[in-house]
Amino acid sequence: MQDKLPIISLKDVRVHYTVEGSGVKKALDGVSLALKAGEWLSIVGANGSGKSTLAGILLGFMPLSSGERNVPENLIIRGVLQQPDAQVLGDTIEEEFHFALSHLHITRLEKENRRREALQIVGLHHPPTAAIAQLSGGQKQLLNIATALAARPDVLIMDEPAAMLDPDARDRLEHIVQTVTSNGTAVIWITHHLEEATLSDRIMAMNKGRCVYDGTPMSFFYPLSERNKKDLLKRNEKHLSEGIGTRLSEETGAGVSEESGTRSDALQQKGGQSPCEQLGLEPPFTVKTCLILKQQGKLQHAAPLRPEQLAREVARW
Ligand SMILES: Nc1ncnc2c1ncn2[C@@H]1O[C@H](COP(=O)(O)OP(=O)(O)OP(=O)(O)O)[C@@H](O)[C@H]1O
Repeated sequence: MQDKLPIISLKDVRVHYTVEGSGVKKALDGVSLALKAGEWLSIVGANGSGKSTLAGILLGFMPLSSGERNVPENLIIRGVLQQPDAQVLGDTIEEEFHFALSHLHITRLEKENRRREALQIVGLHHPPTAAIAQLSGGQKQLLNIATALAARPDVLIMDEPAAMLDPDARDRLEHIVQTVTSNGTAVIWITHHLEEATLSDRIMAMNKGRCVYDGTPMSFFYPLSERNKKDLLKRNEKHLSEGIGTRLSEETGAGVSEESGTRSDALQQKGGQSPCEQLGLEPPFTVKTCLILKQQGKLQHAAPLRPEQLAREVARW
């Protein structure tokens, strides 16, 4: 497993469609991205902003109109799609794992062990012979996640993986992602529900096919104070010296694409609004609550992202 250097990168990628009657549709319009081992990247944005297209490009099943996709030949990339049924090939759980692991050069016993382990990790307690048609939408999604995990991927790309999961299963998935990223798997998690992005290392926000923000969750959800900005820029310089990440803008602390030479943070920190607010996206409940408290002059130096962090800040205050 390579460390620190990007394991997968995109350079100025464009995906354009010619739509009869309305000209060219730019699903992706010059997107650059570098992902390193063990990184957890959330991709967020409104409907139609290009998130799924980006996932399709990273997974390698969509053609590029222009730009570069750089992926080492032996990298194992797995995807979990938005609609679980679109991904299922087998009739039974056993068969599904058979298809998912068939190309790996591992013994039958190893495949069985991986199947058992993956089902246990996602909390699916059905026998291998269980018919997939009998599973609920959420269970099918867990099965897709399990088959992806069983391949021990270097990169795991999930498009709205929690859409059909109940809160317990979603928490479990967050915990699974924390574990696999700490073991070196890079995870890309695409979501509309920004609560799900609060644990990630980095958020990339899409708008009309372009990356308009690339930076930390904290600076995505909260307007940056001068002090936060300095800390962010210092950390970013360290990342750049290690060959990872994107150069951050001096003004905003959000990402600037070096490859294309253009600012990828079309968002300026105007009027004390966070990038999330400027994009018109719904911030997590914790962030909304804290912003209201800040308006009332409370919790001025806090920037909680998770409910437990907010509870701690409130208790301290
Ligand atoms: N095959 C296609 N032909 C024409 N336009 C397309 C095609 N596929 C995607 N698009 C357009 O490209 C844009 C980006 O689509 P994409 O599905 O990547 O967005 P998204 O952010 O994933 O949206 P959602 O959150 O609704 O899933 C949209 O405007 C979509 O209509």
